[in-house]
Amino acid sequence: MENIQATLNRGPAVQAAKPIKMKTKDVTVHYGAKQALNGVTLNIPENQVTALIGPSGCGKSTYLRCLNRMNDTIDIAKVGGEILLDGEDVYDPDIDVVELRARVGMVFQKPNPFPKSIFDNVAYGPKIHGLARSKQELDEIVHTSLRRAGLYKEVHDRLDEPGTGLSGGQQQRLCIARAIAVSPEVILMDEPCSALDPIATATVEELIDELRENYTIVIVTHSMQQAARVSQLTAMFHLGDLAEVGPTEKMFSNPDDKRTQDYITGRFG
Ligand SMILES: Nc1ncnc2c1ncn2[C@@H]1O[C@H](COP(=O)(O)OP(=O)(O)OP(=O)(O)O)[C@@H](O)[C@H]1O
Repeated sequence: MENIQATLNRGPAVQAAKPIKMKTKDVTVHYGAKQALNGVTLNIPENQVTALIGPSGCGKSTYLRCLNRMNDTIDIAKVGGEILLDGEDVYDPDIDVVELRARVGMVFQKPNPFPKSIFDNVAYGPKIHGLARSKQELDEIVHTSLRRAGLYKEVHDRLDEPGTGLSGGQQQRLCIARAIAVSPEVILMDEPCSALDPIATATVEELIDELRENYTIVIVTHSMQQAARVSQLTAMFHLGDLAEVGPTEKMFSNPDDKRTQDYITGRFG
């Protein structure tokens, strides 16, 4: 096994090699009078998987939802600070939020296919965004998205059947195909495997690893093993603060912050 010093030496170089896709600075979120994020500054590197970890209620999902303005859908949520996507202010009042959410897509905890066919689940986004000029182009987008989501082989002969008839793991890959179909740049995943069995989880984790070649991924996970397996960068949240961020191998072998140390050794959370 690689010794810790070698990992430490390698970590920052790996990070420095990747450009920053999203910059977030002093991000705060209030739900009414309650402050859920206290000023989080974190850079999300391109074509990497960034894992957000930390005990329940520490603000991981709240932070994730800031990245594509999903918090806009919560009336009492108020977001402050700066969030940039390729240097562009995500919270600029002139930004088209529907377009933003196509660029920064989201996969939720529970697979949530539409009550439509497998084909229509994936075709829906490209249709509303006008991404296909013909039926042939639409077919191509749907097939490519299903292939990239590692689902095509299993469903190619039953695209007309309901998406809700698939297994949980297949449904989650269908939701990933649906997110991919609108050509996102960033994919946010909020505990995408928590409703899946270990075999389906392993399949989705392998998929996440493949997807980073083309997409920037941010994943919230409660599983340390999952964070260690799929991510290159890990951000540890605690009580609304970013406790520590660093290369995943370092975070799990030699964290600087006592809160990270306590969390990964199971002392709280
Ligand atoms: N819609 C909401 N309205 C009011 N408070 C909320 C809302 N969503 C989250 N909160 C509060 O904000 C804080 C952070 O919650 P958040 O869901 O972001 O944490 P988390 O780290 O993702 O937790 P978990 O791991 O349990 O999912 C918590 O105290 C939570 O109760």
